[in-house]
Amino acid sequence: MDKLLIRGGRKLRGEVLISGAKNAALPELCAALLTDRPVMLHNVPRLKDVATMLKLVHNMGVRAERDDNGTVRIDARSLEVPEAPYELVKTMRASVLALGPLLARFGRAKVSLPGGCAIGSRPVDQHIKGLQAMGAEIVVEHGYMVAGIGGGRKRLHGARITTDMVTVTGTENFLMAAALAEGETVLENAAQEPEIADLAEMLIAMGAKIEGHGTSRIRIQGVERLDGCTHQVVADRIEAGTFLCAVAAAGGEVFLKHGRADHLDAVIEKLREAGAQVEAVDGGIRVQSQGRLKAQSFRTTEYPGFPTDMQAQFMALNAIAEGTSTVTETIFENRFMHVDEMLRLGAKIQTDGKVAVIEGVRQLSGATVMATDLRASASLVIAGLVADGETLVDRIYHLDRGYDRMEGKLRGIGADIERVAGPAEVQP
Ligand SMILES: CC(=O)N[C@H]1[C@@H](OP(=O)(O)OP(=O)(O)OC[C@H]2O[C@@H](n3ccc(=O)[nH]c3=O)[C@H](O)[C@@H]2O)O[C@H](CO)[C@@H](O)[C@@H]1O
Ligand SMILES: C=C(OP(=O)(O)O)C(=O)O
Repeated sequence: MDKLLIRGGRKLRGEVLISGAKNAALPELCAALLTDRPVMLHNVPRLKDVATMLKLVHNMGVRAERDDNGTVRIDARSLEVPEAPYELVKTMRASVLALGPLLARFGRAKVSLPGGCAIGSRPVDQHIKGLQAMGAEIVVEHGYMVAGIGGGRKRLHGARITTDMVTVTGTENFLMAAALAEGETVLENAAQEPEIADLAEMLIAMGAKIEGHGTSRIRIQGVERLDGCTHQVVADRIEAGTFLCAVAAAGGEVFLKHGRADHLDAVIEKLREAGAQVEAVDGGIRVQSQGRLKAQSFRTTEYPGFPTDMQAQFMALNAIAEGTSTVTETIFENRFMHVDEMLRLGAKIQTDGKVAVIEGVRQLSGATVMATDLRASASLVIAGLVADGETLVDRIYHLDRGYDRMEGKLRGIGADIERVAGPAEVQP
């Protein structure tokens, strides 16, 4: 099993290229299932989750090829089996995004319930409720959502859908299903994440009629068929935010090429308050940091608030900053798994339910730590970059799910980090 070996204490300098967003590329690969025409997606990141999604669509009989420049060509004309089996779905939450498109185009779908994930229980009740409002009949049996369309109809119909909470993949499933449904769908309480707007832009390029994406009310007029399209996946704001935190913590000056500052307002504001200099410049984001930063308290909320996907990385920064901070996680009930590992590095953190109190220490000390989920892995890498001596981050398959060649990018800006295979040990 691969691990990352980091020798801390290096400043970061230079330029790093921000890849396409995982959380946009995954729904967009599913959106390609809505049409029998070819779809070209550019700027698709090289990630394990993308590979899993490509396997999932291959398994349905879809032709999908990617080239070395990050372009994926998908042709779902040959889709024969509108099913997503457990073996593939269990490793990736986003496979639930196959449900809406398959149901809308074929009138039937069988998608495994996504497996439990380390960050919380993550039910899909809202997805099911919303699609039922559009005329779907869905039963859950033997671990699968088995879906069809009721009343002898061939197409889903429009509906007004108000979810109990804001759900990102729920909104995406409804958007894709509504694009091919009969009549108008109105999504109230819709998620406003930039990845939703990016998906909507792709659907519009395919001929969908959508208004209000990027706001909490989205209106969709269903059309009978969608065409192919060419679309560029939006830059990954969470990858950019992770590098911002890494530079802020380690010190130095880095240009994040293609980073979108306008998608990271809440994170950038906190970084500035902490004392880092962050500015939006032509074609990216420039970040500069020196000296010890000031700890910042924050709560995670839906976009445009502070993203839960940046909570762990910012906590690594708080762990070595001056002062005591409070971090409140409001989205997932079990997203402090990195805390115990940070304690092994010498951090002082106490948790009580959704709240973590972090007392900044001057120096972390390298140790062997274990990644428990995607962003927890990233936070441990940041902690390793600033820790004294060597840090070995184990179980980085979590990291590979959602970061495009992270250690290569970090090495490119001066970090001392390498991937080691097998049972490597930290040198005493
Ligand atoms: C592939 C993808 O885009 N993943 C992102 C997406 O996950 P995902 O779309 O799974 O997260 P949601 O926005 O749906 O979850 C928000 C909250 O609603 C709850 N909920 C959601 C749906 C449902 O049917 N029932 C229910 O109770 C969840 O358990 C969670 O507490 O948004 C999360 C919140 O920004 C991010 O952390 C993930 O990176
Ligand atoms: C939680 C995340 O992803 P997923 O929803 O794919 O598990 C994430 O990207 O931080």
